[in-house]
Amino acid sequence: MQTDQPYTYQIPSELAGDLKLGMRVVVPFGRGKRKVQGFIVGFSNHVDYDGKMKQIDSIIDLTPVVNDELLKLSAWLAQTTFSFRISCIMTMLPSVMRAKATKVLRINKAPLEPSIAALFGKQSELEYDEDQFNPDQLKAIIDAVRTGQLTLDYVVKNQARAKQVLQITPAQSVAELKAVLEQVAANAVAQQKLLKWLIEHPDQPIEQPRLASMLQIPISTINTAAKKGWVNKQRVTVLRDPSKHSIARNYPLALNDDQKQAVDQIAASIKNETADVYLLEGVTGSGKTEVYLQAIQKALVAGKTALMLVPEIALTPQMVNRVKGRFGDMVAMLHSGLSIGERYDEWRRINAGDAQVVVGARSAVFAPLKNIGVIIMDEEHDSSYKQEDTPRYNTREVAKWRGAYNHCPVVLGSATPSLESRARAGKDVYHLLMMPHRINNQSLPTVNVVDMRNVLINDGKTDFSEPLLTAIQHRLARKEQTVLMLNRRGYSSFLMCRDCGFVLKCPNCDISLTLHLKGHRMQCHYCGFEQPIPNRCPNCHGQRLRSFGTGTEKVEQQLNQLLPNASVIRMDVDTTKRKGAHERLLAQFGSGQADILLGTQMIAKGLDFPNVTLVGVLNADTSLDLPDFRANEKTFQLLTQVSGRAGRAQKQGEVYIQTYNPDNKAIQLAKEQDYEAFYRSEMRIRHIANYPPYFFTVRITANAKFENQSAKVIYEIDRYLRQTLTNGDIILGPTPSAISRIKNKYYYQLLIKYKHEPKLQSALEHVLNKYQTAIRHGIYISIDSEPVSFM
Ligand SMILES: Nc1ncnc2c1ncn2[C@@H]1O[C@H](COP(=O)(O)OP(=O)(O)OP(=O)(O)O)[C@@H](O)[C@H]1O
Ligand SMILES: [Zn+2]
Ligand SMILES: [Zn+2]
Repeated sequence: MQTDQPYTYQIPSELAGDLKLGMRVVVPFGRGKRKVQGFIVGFSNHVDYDGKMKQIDSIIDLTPVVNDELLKLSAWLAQTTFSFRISCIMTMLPSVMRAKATKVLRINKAPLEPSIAALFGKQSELEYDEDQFNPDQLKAIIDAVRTGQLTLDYVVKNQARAKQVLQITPAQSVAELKAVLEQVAANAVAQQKLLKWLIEHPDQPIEQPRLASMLQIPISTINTAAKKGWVNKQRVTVLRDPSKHSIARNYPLALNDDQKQAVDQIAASIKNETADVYLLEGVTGSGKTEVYLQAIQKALVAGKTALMLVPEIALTPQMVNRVKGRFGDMVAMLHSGLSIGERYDEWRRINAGDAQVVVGARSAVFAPLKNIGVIIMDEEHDSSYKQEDTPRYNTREVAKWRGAYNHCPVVLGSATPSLESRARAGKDVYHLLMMPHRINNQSLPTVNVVDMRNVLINDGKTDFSEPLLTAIQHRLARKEQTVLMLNRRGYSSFLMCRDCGFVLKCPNCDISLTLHLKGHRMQCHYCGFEQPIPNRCPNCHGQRLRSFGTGTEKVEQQLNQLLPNASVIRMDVDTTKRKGAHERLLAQFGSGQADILLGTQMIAKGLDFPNVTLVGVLNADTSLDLPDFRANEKTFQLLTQVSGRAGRAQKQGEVYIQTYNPDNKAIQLAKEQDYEAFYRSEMRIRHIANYPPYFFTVRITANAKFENQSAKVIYEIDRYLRQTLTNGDIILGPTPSAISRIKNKYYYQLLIKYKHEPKLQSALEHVLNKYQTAIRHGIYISIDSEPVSFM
């Protein structure tokens, strides 16, 4: 059984005075010889424990890895997200420090104390293993780290600054190679390909993986060639792609009146050190980013640091460039696009105080910045700010906690704030800052809703309505650019047998497989399961299998047929898997190398391309159909955000939204791009239906290998809660989750809606503790406070 409480250990006399809060140590735990990792979370001069106290074994980090603020934050986080404190602390650390990593001691400043110098001998580095030194040596090492003579670093695999590759060069002359070619067996196609290439490129060294993929030959062919003496292999060092570091410098812009108002108010809070929360509600293209940058500037001038959060940062390289271009080397970045090594490097810079501005996605909210002057959260409504795994925290709440701790303002910015935030601003809990106009008073784009029920879509052959297609053709003629969004990747959403109605489903999940033309695969988007596209129906063996629904791959194909002269960049999970692909595709589009950017919702936010004058949404209904009380809100946000990509500079923008629900309120109001009207309308619905922000919500999910297990547990919990909680609370469910089976686990859930519930915390803690034991039987319970996704 897992436990969630601090344990008391005796400090060995040799280590007295060397242990600090936030250091990790190795301690014996339970009976037997088991050793576990622990964090030092407090000191005490006495204990109430009668038995024989165990001693701390050894120190993992020689300096604290979590500071005082983050330790306190972890306690709050554990309580509010119903998770173990240790997993909260772990979440705050870079991933390299979470696993058991190799560590090295490096000599920083000589001379060393003789006893340590002896350990190093002639080397400048020494592997550090907790168990390897005696207490005296350990003490000496800790002292040397404290005085800066030694440093302790985590070794990241593949972290080598310089990348090494195998390079292939011909080992024989062209004439010799030609002779060899004559003699190889006629069926040795790969060898022939290789030899021909070598003959045609006698002076061109090439990296082995590139050669293999270019010629489509296996590496084994190259190995054979090396053995036979046709080629030489050589390890050479190449520099990492430096392109990402050529960021142009930019300078503060003269603010317009709305921007100035906003910056002035935030600046006052920075100066007065008040933990105010601002909601910056500015329409798309109103210049929110400039407000953020100048607010950060104010914090830096006051001698403080700044934290700027953006949704999944890899998605907004433009934003990163703006911040790095403004503040240069003061900026550290933390996001999923970085390798583990790069992340660790950035974390260290922040921890050491060498970076004053941190830009990052969700987990950057735990950046070990000290003395924060302002916290910014761009696109505060974005659902990527909610962590969907334990600890299930909401970045916004963590940001507010840190704002309060650091006595600094938090700025939540969006064109389409979450209803929760807007409602708080309405009650003056947050300060509302409005920027209702675009920069230079450019008007918002004109939005046209295309009713797809009436449109004869080219005999149903394509997904483009006549008006949208014509609009794209006009852009092509005028050399302007188009952004097209379809929130579905792959070729088509499912494959169905026309004879028996069979739909091909994932064997592990309760969801249909998506057809991907590339690689000719059927793919599960939940567990990654793949199989070839079948020729016959697995059920009736009929041959009339047809695919339904449209994904980005199919639209790309349609565009190539409809507009053969247009160049299209497709951006979705499948085309952006490789590191840096995202940035590269956007840079290509930005520099005008393509007419059309086609993508999933990853293209909806933050992009600022002046030549984009048309936005098309191919199917606005995908997010309306979700089993989620926020379906309207999400649809409105997505449509407004993507519409906002059009007409951001001199030229007027235009938008076409194709839908089968033209009368839906969210779509109608997205047409007007009227957030305030949407807010009022949606709040009425939430009020009637008792949903947030009028009620708080907690979701409890049970999953298990067998359906009856998860059902049984969730009903037990349901019964307990109904007995324990107050009458005013509403419990919805239990029901199977929207996708009832994922990766061979069955999911059941219930939702608690409450206004004020003093017994909730203890009731949920009881649930957590009681059912945590069940882990052993393969049943898992999760508690999600204020859930944002209901799948
Ligand atoms: N004061 C200013 N003077 C001139 N140009 C400005 C000013 N402020 C911002 N801009 C420019 O206006 C454009 C839009 O600004 P920005 O991208 O910050 O908008 P935004 O409010 O973040 O929009 P979105 O929510 O759509 O991302 C940018 O190209 C920016 O450089
Ligand atoms: Zn069939
Ligand atoms: Zn699956």
